[in-house]
Amino acid sequence: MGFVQAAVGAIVVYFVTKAIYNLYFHPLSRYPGPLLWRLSQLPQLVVMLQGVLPFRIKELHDKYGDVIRVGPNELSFVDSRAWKDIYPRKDFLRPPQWGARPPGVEAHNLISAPLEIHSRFRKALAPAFSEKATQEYEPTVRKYIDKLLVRLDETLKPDGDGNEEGVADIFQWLNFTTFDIIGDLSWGRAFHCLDSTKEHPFIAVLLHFKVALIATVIKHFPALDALMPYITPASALNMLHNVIKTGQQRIQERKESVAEKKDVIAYLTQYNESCVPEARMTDEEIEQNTLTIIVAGSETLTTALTGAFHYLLMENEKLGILSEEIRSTFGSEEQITGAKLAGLPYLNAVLSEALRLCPPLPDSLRRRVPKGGATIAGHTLHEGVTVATACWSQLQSASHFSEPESFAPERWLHGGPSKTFPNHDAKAFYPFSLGPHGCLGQSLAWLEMRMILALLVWRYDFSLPLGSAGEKAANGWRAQKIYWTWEKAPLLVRIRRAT
Ligand code: HEM
Repeated sequence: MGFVQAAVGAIVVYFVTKAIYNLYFHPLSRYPGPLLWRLSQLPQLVVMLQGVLPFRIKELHDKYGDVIRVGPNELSFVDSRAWKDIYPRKDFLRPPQWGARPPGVEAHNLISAPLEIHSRFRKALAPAFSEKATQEYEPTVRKYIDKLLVRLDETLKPDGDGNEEGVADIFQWLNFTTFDIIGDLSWGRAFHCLDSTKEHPFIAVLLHFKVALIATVIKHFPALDALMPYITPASALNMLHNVIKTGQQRIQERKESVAEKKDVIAYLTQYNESCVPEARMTDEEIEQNTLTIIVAGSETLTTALTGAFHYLLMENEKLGILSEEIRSTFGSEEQITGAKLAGLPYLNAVLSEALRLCPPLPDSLRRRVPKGGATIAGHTLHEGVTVATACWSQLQSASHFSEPESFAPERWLHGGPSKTFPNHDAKAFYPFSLGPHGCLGQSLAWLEMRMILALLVWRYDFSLPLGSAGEKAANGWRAQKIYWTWEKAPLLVRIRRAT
């Protein structure tokens, strides 16, 4: 037998033995799931690259039950007890394949950091994302919403009936606004999308989730991963390094300037000056983490707000209730503040429902069971198993939420189950996750969502443009692909100044 035949034989024996082990002897062998997914991680990764993984995982939960095996060493849960069993524990880290650093970068970011570095980062960043800091950011948030309103006013033209109206892609305008806000708060300077009415070229680079997904897939195969520096196109690396370099420059300029307002850099500088040297964040760590914050704190909000518009436009009556609540609470635009909006029941219900139907992160939140093993939703598991709550499946499950596909802000008004919505499992609703790896920017997210939606609805009457384009756009939320987050289509809206 020649060398090649022997090598092929050895490979075949290896894979057959591994398949038999995975199917019959692996500690997770008793859990149900599709045959190929139990044999290999590949089917899950392929479905992920097709942009339909959360939808497919939901189908699998519907078929196989609440706890299923979606990889040889991975379990997916729709049982809501899994949230409290997994995420409050800081030793449940993201599996390394799911949290990478950009190529060539030494410093960690919050997503890639090992336990101790992650704790140090969270401690340093906590003051910058506290309730108090969020209140201090409100004038900055308002400044960009005011710019948005000016831009939307410019789209209005006389319609012949003595009114003014316009048509705009609200998805794009929301994206400009959220990026400008987070750019200003994190790098001391907006991306000037609202001023230039153009998407800043960096945004496309930062939102290249498909490329990030490919990198994640490659990370599952160590031999391929080792080749990454050689196979990544130089043009892609150059674009990324250009963004990183600009971030460095902006942070440097921001540090050297006299800040007129509080922002993330002001808080980090204050923290670094007050703590022992080992606890500080280095310059490179600040650069990497502000980049993470820019990505995490922009397009997530665009998704939630675009989603809210999708559904409100489809359900005029609910848009009417929201407008009435906002317009009857305030006497003028100037009176609208974050603190007052926090107390508006229907506004908050609309946003919760948007987070349920259009969750900015619909994919599973994977974690690795730490040393010593753990019990998740009553299942005792050994160290090293990947576990995750299947976010989309939970939010779309009729046993957690009655009429799960309906847009029903009313379900949130009772604080629990009601006659119309008997199934309402608040323990399955963590759109920001929880615990030490949960969303850092949750307070800021609520402030921005409330302010942007309320100020838009205060000033304008929105409807779908006449003709099929508008209806098609609003109907199609679920037809969009998911590459970690939704690949959002433009959403054309008809706008009139409210009378
Ligand atoms: C509606 C808007 C938002 C939603 C639904 C959301 C949701 C989430 C979720 C589910 C996670 C956990 C991800 C995981 O476990 O892998 C997360 C993490 C994170 N979010 Fe948000 N987020 C939003 C807005 C924001 C904003 C405005 C910021 C910052 C300005 C932000 C910053 C972060 C950061 C830095 C992390 C990583 C935290 C860590 O690993 O320690 N997010 N977010």
